[in-house]
Formats: sequence, C-alpha cells, structure tokens
Amino acid sequence: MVLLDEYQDTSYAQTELLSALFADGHPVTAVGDPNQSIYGWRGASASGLARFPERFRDSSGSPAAVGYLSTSWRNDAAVLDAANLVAAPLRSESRVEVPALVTRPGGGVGSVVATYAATLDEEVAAVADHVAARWRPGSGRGGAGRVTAAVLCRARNQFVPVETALRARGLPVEVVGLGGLLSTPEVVDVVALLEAAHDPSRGDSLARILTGPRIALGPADLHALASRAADLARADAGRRLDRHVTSHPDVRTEPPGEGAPAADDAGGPGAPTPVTIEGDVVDHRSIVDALDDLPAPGKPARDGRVLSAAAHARLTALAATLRELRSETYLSLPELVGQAERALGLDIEVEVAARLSARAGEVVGSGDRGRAHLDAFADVTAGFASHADTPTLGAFLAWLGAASAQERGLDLPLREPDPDAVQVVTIHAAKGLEWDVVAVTGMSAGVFPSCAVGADGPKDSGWLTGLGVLPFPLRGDSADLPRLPIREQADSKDLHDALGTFKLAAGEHEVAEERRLAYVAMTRARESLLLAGAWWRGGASPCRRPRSSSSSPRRASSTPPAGRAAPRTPSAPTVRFPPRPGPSRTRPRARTRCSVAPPREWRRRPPTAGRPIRIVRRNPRPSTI
Ligand SMILES: Nc1ncnc2c1ncn2[C@@H]1O[C@H](COP(=O)(O)OP(=O)(O)OP(=O)(O)O)[C@@H](O)[C@H]1O
Repeated sequence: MVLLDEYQDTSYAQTELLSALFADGHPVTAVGDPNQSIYGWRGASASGLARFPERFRDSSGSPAAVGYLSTSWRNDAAVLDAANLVAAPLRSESRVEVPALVTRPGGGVGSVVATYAATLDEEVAAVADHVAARWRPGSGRGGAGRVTAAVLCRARNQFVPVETALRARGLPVEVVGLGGLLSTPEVVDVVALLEAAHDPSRGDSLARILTGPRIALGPADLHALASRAADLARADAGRRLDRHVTSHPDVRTEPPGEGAPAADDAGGPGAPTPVTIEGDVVDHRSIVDALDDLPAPGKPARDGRVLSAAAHARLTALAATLRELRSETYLSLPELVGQAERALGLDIEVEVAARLSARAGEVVGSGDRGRAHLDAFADVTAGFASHADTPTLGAFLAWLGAASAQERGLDLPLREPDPDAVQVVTIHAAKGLEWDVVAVTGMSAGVFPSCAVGADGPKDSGWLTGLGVLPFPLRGDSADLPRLPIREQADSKDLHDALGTFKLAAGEHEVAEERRLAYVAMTRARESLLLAGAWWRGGASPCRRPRSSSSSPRRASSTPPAGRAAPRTPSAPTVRFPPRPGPSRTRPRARTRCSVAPPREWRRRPPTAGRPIRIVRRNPRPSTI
C-alpha cells in the first residue's frame, strides 16, 4: 500500500512519475487539501487531486474512491469560521469538492482578532503585545501550562521588525527555516567572516565584522582603512603603469613626496611614481586587501588618515584570523565553520548570553537561542557537505547566497520548533505546524496578498515576464491555467485586449494562490488568531489606494458550478478595520497622499469603518489564553 501525503503539492511531472510507478491497480491512497496548495509557483498543480481518481484506478478499473476528512481536530470554532470564510471562494471554484471543515466534538470557542495599525512599527508592536499577553513557557513535567505561539510572515523581510518587537518584550524568539537562520546575528557573523576569508572583494562582509561588537571600528578608523585600500590600489596602478610606460616618452613621473603613495607600497624610497588618473584606481582594492596589508602603526595614508593604535591592534589580530582560516581550506566544511565560530569568540559569547539571561531573568543578547542558532547552522553545513557534489567553501557560500535571495524556495524548517520559544516563520515554512496562538502579519494589499492591483482588479504577468516561470502552454496542467491565445488574434488591438484579459486571469490565479496561503496560515492556530496589517508600510512605494471589497465580478461570483452543492454558509466572523487615515493624517517619515488597503479581496462583505479590533467570539470558559 502506498500513501501519498500532501498530494496537493505534487507537480504534473511528479504525478506522471507516480502514475508510471503505481497506476496499474496498485493500492495507492493520496491525502491532500486543494485549499492548501501553496507551491503553484514551483509547479504544484492544485487540480492534481481532482485528477487522482481517474489516474489511479483501483484493481477493478474503477476510479479511486473518494473520502472526506472534514473534522478539524486542531482549530477552535472562531478560528475555523474565519479560515472557512477565506476559503469559501476556493471551494466554490474548485474542480474537486472540498467540504468546509467542522469543529471537533467539544472543541473550544477560540478567538479571532484583527488589528489594522497606522504604521509597520505599530503593527509589529500590536503583534508582540498580543503574543506576550498569551505565550507561556512549559513548567514542570511534560511542559504543563505551556501556551505555544508563532508569528507568521508572508515574506522574510518582515522577520527583523517582528523579532525585534518580540525580543523587546523579553520573549525568547526562534526564527524558523534556513532563510530565517541566515538572518540571526551569530550566523550572519560566521558567514561574513567566511566570505571575507574566501573572497577578497567582499568588503561588505568584512564591514559587518569591523562594525560589530568584536572589532567595533569607529567611522574615523573605517575611513582610514578605506584610505589604505585606495593607496594600495594606486600603488598597483602605478606598478602597472610603470611596467607599461618604460618605453613611452609621454608619461611623466615625479619623485615621491607629498601626495605620493606610502614608500613601502611603491617600491621603496626614491622609486619614481607614475601619475595615475584617480578614476582608474576606484574599487581596485577592497578593505579586505587593506586588512591583509596594514600600514605600519601610526603611518598615515596618502590623504593623512591614520588608524588609531587600538584599531590597528584589533585589525592585526583579525587579519591573522583570516589568514589562518584561508590556510585551513584542507579542513572539511563543518570543521571550517566551527573554526570561524571559535575565531569570532561566538562559542563563548552565546554561552555568556545564556547565563546572563538565566541570572537576570530576562533575555540578554540572543538569550539561550544563540547556541541553538549556531548548532542549526552546523547542521545545515553538515547537510550541504554530505549532499553537495563539490562541498567547497565557495560552493557553500554561493548556495547560502541563493537561500538568502530566494524568498520561498529554500525556506524549509530545519528542525522541530522549540516549544518554549515564540517562532517567527514564513507561512510556507509553517505548513504542517500548529500553535495555540498564531499572529499573521503584513495583511495589507500588495504585501499579503502580494499581487499588484489595477483599476480592474488584481493583475499578474504570469509567464510573460521573467525567466523563472515556465510558459503555461508548456506545462502539463496548462488546461487549468490562464490562457493567452496569441495565434487567434487578428490584429494588434485584439492582441492588446487578449493580453489584458490574460493578465486579469493570471491576477485571479495569483489571488487564489495567496488565498490558499492565507488559509494555511489561519489554520495553524489552535485557539487564538491575530490578523495584523498596517496602512503605511516601509519600502520605496508603500502606498496603494484602498480598493473596494471583492471588486472583481468574476471573483465575487459564489455560484457553484452546475451540479455541485452550494458551499455551507460559514458563520462569518465580523472583523472591522479602522477608518482609512483622513487627509489630515500624513504618512510618518514620508508625506504621501494615499494609503495601503487591507486585504479586502479576501472578504465577501465590505468592511464597515469603525473600531479597529473586534473579538469574534468571547470564550466563556476559563482559558490559559
Ligand atoms: N482523530 C483525532 N483525534 C484527536 N486529535 C486528532 C485526531 N486527528 C488529528 N488530531 C490532531 O489534530 C491536529 C491536526 O492533525 P494533522 O496534523 O494530522 O492534520 P493535517 O490534516 O495533516 O493538518 P494540516 O495539513 O492542516 O497541517 C494534530 O494536533 C493532531 O494531533
């Protein structure tokens, strides 16, 4: 018997493979929820479940039998109501019947709270306050009294403000997933040191170490180091030019003196120094080179800047550390990472932070999480070393760079979440997990849902732009995807119209994917769910005009397909948003007229302006939350 779990995340190619293996009447059971299909961007086909009975017929040749697991054993009533409300359009448009989930017998009432703040800072503050008021660590055997909590983010760039706000309230925080791990301070330092050791052009990585607590260079010393790099570059250029012009009579040389590179850089006292053009030397040497070739103590650079004695001593020690790391490339990757950790003194630092936190009764530095971050990174390193074809430092750093840059692809949970820490996690990485208290952040139009919204509704370019998307006509599940019938258009006007129609359909497709993501996020909560957004968010163009609710007629249609039962009307929670900031309110830090809209396309009913927070249901029984 073969059990295929999370079948909604299966791609067309995987279905073909599985069907080649097992579709000959072999007993196969697939379990999945099309409303939780959140990997469409990497080829998963939400309609795969609908095709399963036909593809995997039983031994008698009949389509596979379908059964329903419609009881939610996790979510309390209010949480489930809200999740069902968000999923209602998905159910009505789905090719496979998906009954709304019902609460378990004797399930709790639960609560759903929505808050819409003026700014991002206020939003994360509200989230942190909400979590701090409910989260409790386990006490005694078996973690009695424990209330688990997590903050779910649509994108990793939301992690830092959330984590900062949680830590400010003394909460232990665990950032889940590789992407999150790479943003923890300890791991950032280790990676920066390795990058500086591996690649002399990574002045940016070295700057992180130089300005961190260990080296702590001030602006004047940083400037002096940059001047040293410039001097080295000039000396390089001079040497190159010198070689080049030995037979060129037009190039003038001048004796060393005021304005010349340091003598030790230019071939010794008395050596002629060619005149070079300033623009030629820019960026030829980085501060990594300068660190490797420090001037003598107290010796000024050509522009007169000089490293302080303390800075010179610390930089000399750091240069020795980098040289040592470079000379240890014969070590295995995990050993090299361990060396970098010790070279930075992180092993001692995290231990001290843990002990100070325990003694003070509040979180100092990374509290007791620093060691866990470093251990998790050691696991990642070991995993890479054992699986990669070329487990070199360069390959590892390139892979980490891709993990940082990719918003979703590599963001997998690395280990079981710590039950006594508040998790900060992307929604994709939260799939399959559950907590007593869940806060979903960034629920502002353009952030979550992340689709662009035009005057006619959500729009998306689908496969038309960007090389990362396979053209829909080439996909095996193209029948389930928006079509662009280019060949059927008679003229450019028709083609233009067809493009517009395609972009709207692709926008709807995108909204459906975001809606499934919201459904996944909301169903992670057992008892308490907070939905949070903000009118004004950071970023270059943070403002959008608020849109009317369910503005797209196509999406607003809740008529079920012919022959299918109408979905159960959910007992919709009423959530109100605060009134849109009036013209007298200006965006903090940047004066703009417009504002961010709440995710109205997720709701059937227009919100009524009013109080910012409404408790959906009150829990009449005593609760730990
Ligand atoms: N029959 C049951 N009785 C009591 N609790 C149950 C039962 N089945 C599942 N649960 C609990 O309900 C929760 C959800 O179960 P499970 O994780 O198996 O569901 P799921 O469908 O895989 O969830 P999802 O796909 O949404 O992550 C878990 O805490 C599990 O222990």
